[in-house]
Amino acid sequence: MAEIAQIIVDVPTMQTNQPYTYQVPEEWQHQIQRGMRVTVPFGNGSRKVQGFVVGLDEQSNYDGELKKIDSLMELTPVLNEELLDLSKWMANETFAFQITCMHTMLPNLLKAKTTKYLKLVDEVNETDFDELFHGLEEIEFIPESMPKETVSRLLKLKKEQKVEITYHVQNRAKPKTAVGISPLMSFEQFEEQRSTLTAQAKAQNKLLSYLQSIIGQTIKLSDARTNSKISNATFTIGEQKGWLKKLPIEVYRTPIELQKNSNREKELTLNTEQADAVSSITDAIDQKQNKTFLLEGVTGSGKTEVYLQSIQNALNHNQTAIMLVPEISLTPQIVSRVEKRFGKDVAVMHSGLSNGEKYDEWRRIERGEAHVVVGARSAIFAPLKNIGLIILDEEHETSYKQDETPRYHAREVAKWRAKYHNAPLVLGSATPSLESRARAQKNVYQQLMLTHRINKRPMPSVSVVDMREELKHHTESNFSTQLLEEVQTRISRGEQTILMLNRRGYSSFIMCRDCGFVLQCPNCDISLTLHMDTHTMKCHYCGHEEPIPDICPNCHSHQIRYYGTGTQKVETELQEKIPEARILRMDVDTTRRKGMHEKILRQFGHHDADILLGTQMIAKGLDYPNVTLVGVLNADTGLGLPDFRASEHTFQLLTQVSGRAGRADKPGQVIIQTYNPDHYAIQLAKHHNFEKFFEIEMQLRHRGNYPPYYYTTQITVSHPEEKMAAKTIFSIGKFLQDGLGQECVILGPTPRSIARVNRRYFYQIVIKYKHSNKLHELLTELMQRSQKLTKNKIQISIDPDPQYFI
Ligand SMILES: Nc1ncnc2c1ncn2[C@@H]1O[C@H](COP(=O)(O)OP(=O)(O)OP(=O)(O)O)[C@@H](O)[C@H]1O
Ligand SMILES: [Zn+2]
Ligand SMILES: [Zn+2]
Repeated sequence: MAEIAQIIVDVPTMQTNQPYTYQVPEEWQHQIQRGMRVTVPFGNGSRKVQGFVVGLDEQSNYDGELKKIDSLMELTPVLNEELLDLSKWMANETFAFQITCMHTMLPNLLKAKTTKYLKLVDEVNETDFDELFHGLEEIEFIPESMPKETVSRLLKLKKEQKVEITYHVQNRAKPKTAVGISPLMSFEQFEEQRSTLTAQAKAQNKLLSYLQSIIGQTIKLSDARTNSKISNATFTIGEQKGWLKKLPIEVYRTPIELQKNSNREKELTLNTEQADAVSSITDAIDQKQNKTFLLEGVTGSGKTEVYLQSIQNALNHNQTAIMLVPEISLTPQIVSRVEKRFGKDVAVMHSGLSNGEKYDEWRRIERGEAHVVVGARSAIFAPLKNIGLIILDEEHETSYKQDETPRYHAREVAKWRAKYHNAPLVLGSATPSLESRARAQKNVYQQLMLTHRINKRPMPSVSVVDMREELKHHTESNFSTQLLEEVQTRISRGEQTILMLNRRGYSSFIMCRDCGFVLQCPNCDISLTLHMDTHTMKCHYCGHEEPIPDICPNCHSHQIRYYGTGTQKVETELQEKIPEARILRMDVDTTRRKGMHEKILRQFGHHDADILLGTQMIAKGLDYPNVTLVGVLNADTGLGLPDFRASEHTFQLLTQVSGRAGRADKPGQVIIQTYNPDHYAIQLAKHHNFEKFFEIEMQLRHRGNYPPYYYTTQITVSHPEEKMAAKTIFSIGKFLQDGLGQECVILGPTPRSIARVNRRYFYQIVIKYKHSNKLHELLTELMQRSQKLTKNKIQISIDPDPQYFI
């Protein structure tokens, strides 16, 4: 019984993490729950806003008149107790508002403008059927206009699981229906029908037996056909003879990956290292131990099998599991492996799904129909209960950090949830982040090692080609002589090659040869990038687009030329040099349409091409036995970036991409083209020596007082006028300096390296510290104050543990 509810309301520019107190209407006092979405009156007028119930009290300590909750948006909580607590923690950790965090956890469909329907899923008494449903199976649910007493009766039906709410985006995501069939006769009546058939009517005879076996059920026609091996035509005859009826049935919008793999795959026999890893993880599951493992396994060492068997062990305990993979659409192979192992028990969540599909998957998880969740970053919020294991594959990936508010890191959220459930967390990588590897060093994490490839296959041999030398011998080209020769050899042997163009810190632009003019974005301090597919120049920061000029806008010369290297240009050159090569290109341009990633990878898997040429997208997770050569066209474009993680990112990328070669019986070779052949990141990637890289990089970080020795937080201010942005960041700098004293090191303020983006100027401060409670307090205060400044067009962002510094 709750008379009073604490509610976090959603009021733009007036956010606060303090809940407001409201009166619960009498009719719902026994039924209201934490985590429900409501609408409440707010302010003086008749304005209604949304909110979440975060607390319930029996009695008011509050004198005076309280406003009443207006309506309940659903009949059940949308966030469970755990996720409510998590949202509070996350708001505090990431300097965000709790309401933003709660929204982040929900599928988009719940936030979009939708029409809600109430559907009967079980028998109800006649009074309810007539009065609430007006004799219909499904009615529109408009909670704001329903009497409170009616809603209370519906709450009761929902609790008894007799009604369901469904969401339809207006006129768009209608629930997907399929044709179903349902037998219309009793067992005896079907026998009677059989006696009327001639001996030749074998198919109809078969149909009768099949229908007898499904009496009382509705079966999807396509399933019925596969199961019974009876043709469509025969089902139609059955319909004409009155044996069965066809009717539409609702089906989940099953993501494409799931449909394809219905045959389950068996567990592999583990090697000793894998078995040791699985047994350590399983012990922790058995003992409900909240422990973090760092699974450090070289590329091709079989980390996935360790994950899968550990997940199986959690399922054996009737527990559930989450497995995160970076940007899942890029790694369809790993998703399909999980699905092949666990079938319908798997829910997939990633950005490639439509809102409807995402919602369906979310609902399957919430209802307890799926026990294993695979997904990208936001899948960490899956409403699973009783979690027994959480896994982060490629734990070093920066895409696990969200780069807009709330700026959470999935690894930290995973730690929180694993702790909540007393479950182990497994961080896996061939190239762990320095932060994680350093924690293993101090035994905060338990290190599990897979030191060699499956079946003791050798690591690929890596050669480094000095492109400065190359250029002395022939005209400018993206390909060294050695790389071209090796590609040709692969084609003649019927083997495949992966070529990567490192796009970080690199892009194609146009420059005038006469006056040096470079076409810039009118909104941002950055040059426009050439896109051949749309024949435009585009800004990668604000999206500005304009035609490719044929003459220099500055001096009107015709000597305007392309510089830099795009994947298209490389493809053209490669095709000229090796005319017989069958090339597949994978970059943002060729994968814009849904399903294209999967398609390209499938084609490559079928050996429809000799060469897969792509950007960073192709560096991770791919496991093709026929790939024996990997070429990196430009290893060092990322090294020059003004970011203390530049070497780490380069080392990780080179190791990951090299790891695609020689994963099966045939040995692999890697060719790295670079202008910095002696750089330690390149040399140690060549020798597959992560541990040595860790050692050297740690020394550098120590010397520079960088993570993992220090924590960092970045504060960015932007404004359309440079002066305002600068003034604000300086006053923030002073505010922090005064408050913090010697506790922290403050770097800056400085203009950001691309100072103007989207017509706004950016200034930043970086704070380095070891421990600081005071800093947290000051930043929370800054966050609260910052929303008042938005009126003056000032935007302030606070980014704890930023992944990039440019
Ligand atoms: N115990 C095993 N016996 C036989 N084959 C195995 C075993 N474990 C894994 N494999 C196979 O070895 C290959 C490499 O495994 P997997 O893709 O899991 O490596 P990985 O460690 O995740 O590598 P990467 O970090 O490069 O993605 C896969 O084809 C997998 O099916
Ligand atoms: Zn721009
Ligand atoms: Zn010019």
